[in-house]
Amino acid sequence: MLFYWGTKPVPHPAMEYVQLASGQSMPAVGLGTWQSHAGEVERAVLDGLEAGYRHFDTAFNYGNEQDIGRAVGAWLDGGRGKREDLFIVSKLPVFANKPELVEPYLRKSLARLGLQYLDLYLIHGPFGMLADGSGEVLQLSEDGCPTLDPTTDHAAIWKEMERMVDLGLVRSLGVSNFNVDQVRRLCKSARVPVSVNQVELHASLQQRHLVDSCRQLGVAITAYSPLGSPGAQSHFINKYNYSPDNFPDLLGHPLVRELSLKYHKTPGQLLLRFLLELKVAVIPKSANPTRIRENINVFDFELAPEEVEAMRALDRGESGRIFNFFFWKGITKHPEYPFPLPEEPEIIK
Ligand SMILES: NC(=O)C1=CN([C@@H]2O[C@H](COP(=O)(O)OP(=O)(O)OC[C@H]3O[C@@H](n4cnc5c(N)ncnc54)[C@H](OP(=O)(O)O)[C@@H]3O)[C@@H](O)[C@H]2O)C=CC1
Ligand SMILES: O=C1CO[C@H](CO)[C@@H](O)[C@@H]1O
Repeated sequence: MLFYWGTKPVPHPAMEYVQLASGQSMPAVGLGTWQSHAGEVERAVLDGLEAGYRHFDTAFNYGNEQDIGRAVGAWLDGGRGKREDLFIVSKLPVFANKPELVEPYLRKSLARLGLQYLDLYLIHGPFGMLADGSGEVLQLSEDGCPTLDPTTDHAAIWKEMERMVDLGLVRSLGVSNFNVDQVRRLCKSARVPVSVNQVELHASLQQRHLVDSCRQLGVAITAYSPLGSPGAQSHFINKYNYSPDNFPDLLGHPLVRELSLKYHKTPGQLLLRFLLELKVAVIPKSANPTRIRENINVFDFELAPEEVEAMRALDRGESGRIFNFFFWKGITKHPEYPFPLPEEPEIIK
């Protein structure tokens, strides 16, 4: 059995850890950085390090690796800790989902972060698309359609990711936004194990089948958008015209509020603790110093089994999903689009 859940005395005194199939330990609470912009993310990472975070999640397409690298570099140079104390995650962008692009994009991420190696490198999404001429962003038509690359071959990309491990450029490998079939298929051909599947997971989208199946395969789950991503909600509503009616208000949910009052915790802490009880890692994003500290101080209380059950009832299944990627028009036509399609696909107004 590859999966364990335990405690270690450093760095946050009560941090919980996930044992990965690779043999590495991943801190169960990490700092998310999507929408943490230049000018704020450097401070956020430093605040996170001071608060006891050692796990940081970024991606090529968040555009902030350089700023994160500056913060980490300053912390290391200042003698505050050692590289091996950190767990740094980045992701191969969906527009580089081709074997020959793995090494160049990994090297770009490393150069931006100023690191010799990553702790975990994820295939950001199971579907491949084309980049624009700059190679920095997705190629989009005027009406927002990406150019899909239907030839995406996970096993071939993975082989190249394994070579990156052999080269010492990354310690553990994983995927993101993969469904059970895709994870299972990849596990069959993988020489270096699939350590993590990073997926949208919060009280409104609990994905029990995915979590249980991945655990059986020895693949740990990292929950992204663990608070229900208020940031993504406003971004999708404003930029992509999503209907607000489809989004959960987890932080304002009466049960979340009731339980948080009972434990003298905030709704955010309650939502994170609920996910930790399910033995999944969480990577809440915050650029606010108070909330950064708040989100890691979730180890001094536990939910009773009946409270976990009550929280289970908040699961809205597929209708709780925020990241369906419909903002990339035509994405569902990609042969590796991972999610079940709703009967009425038109959830964008
Ligand atoms: N692999 C993938 O495809 C994806 C990965 N991710 C990763 O997961 C991370 C987390 O997901 P994300 O979508 O950002 O959503 P989260 O659920 O982490 O929500 C972040 C939002 O909640 C606010 N917030 C943070 N803490 C609290 C709190 N305690 N109480 C109230 N509000 C709070 C933040 O604002 P403020 O900063 O002002 O505190 C921000 O607006 C990302 O940052 C990214 O690293 C996310 C999406 C997709
Ligand atoms: O991590 C992510 C954050 O949101 C992006 C969309 O705007 C996605 O690229 C991605 O899945």
